[in-house]
Amino acid sequence: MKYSENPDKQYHIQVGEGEVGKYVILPGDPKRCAKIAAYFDDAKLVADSREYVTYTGYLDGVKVSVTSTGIGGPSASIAMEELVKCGADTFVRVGTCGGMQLDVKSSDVVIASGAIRMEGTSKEYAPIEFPALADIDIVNALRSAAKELGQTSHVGVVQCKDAFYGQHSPETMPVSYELLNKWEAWKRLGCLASEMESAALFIVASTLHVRCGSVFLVMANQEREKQGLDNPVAHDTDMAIRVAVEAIRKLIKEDAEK
Ligand SMILES: O=P(O)(O)O[C@H]1O[C@H](CO)[C@@H](O)[C@H]1O
Ligand SMILES: O=c1cc[nH]c(=O)[nH]1
Repeated sequence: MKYSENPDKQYHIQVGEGEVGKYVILPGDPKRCAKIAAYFDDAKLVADSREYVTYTGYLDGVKVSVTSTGIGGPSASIAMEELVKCGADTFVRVGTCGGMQLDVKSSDVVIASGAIRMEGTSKEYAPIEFPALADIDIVNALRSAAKELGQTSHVGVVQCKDAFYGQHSPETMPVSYELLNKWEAWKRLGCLASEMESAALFIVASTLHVRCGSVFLVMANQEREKQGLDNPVAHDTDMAIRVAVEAIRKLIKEDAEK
């Protein structure tokens, strides 16, 4: 990319070709990267640029990486575009989300089968009629990893948006009429949870013909709160990280057998 001072490195992530594995875990928070890299063998910090922190190491002898995306579709799409240029083709986002259905509780994990495109980035890639779908092999690998780890998981559609506070304080927004009505529709359609990056990542993955899936820690559930149900806030992302790491081990094995 012509903006990069070092022509061998991608402009935003400051990573070069071959410095990441084919398999990349994508957390939003840069501080989650070291925690994820701790599960790799021989992990090394590759780059720390803007919101993008990258480590590369090994799982079962295969090169794997973790790169943070920052918050929202714009920065997540940049991370995926530049990682693909460096040689990556399989992505697992590990994030946090807010539950929407009453049985999606704090500390559960949600695995996205698809994402509602209520954000801007994916619309600059694909017409809105095109669905944001997770890769089916990644969904299956995440689901069996969660089961093997004894972790309660829910598989289904998640909602993506650009405004975190549009989710949490919709009534304060000038467009409250739209936010509240759509939220009600997503709930009636069985949407499991709300987060911010998967729709953009799934659509960029379709555009670039690479694979992407997502797993999230449920931090809390505002619908349970509204009903006066038990709703503690969970912050520990370790189980979602372990589910992602085990899923990548499964994909590595499956890919080797193909
Ligand atoms: O915990 P991460 O991966 O950042 O994910 C969620 O948390 C952020 C909002 O607090 C958004 O990025 C949302 O998608
Ligand atoms: O409620 C939540 C929690 C995490 N991330 C979100 O986007 N929403």
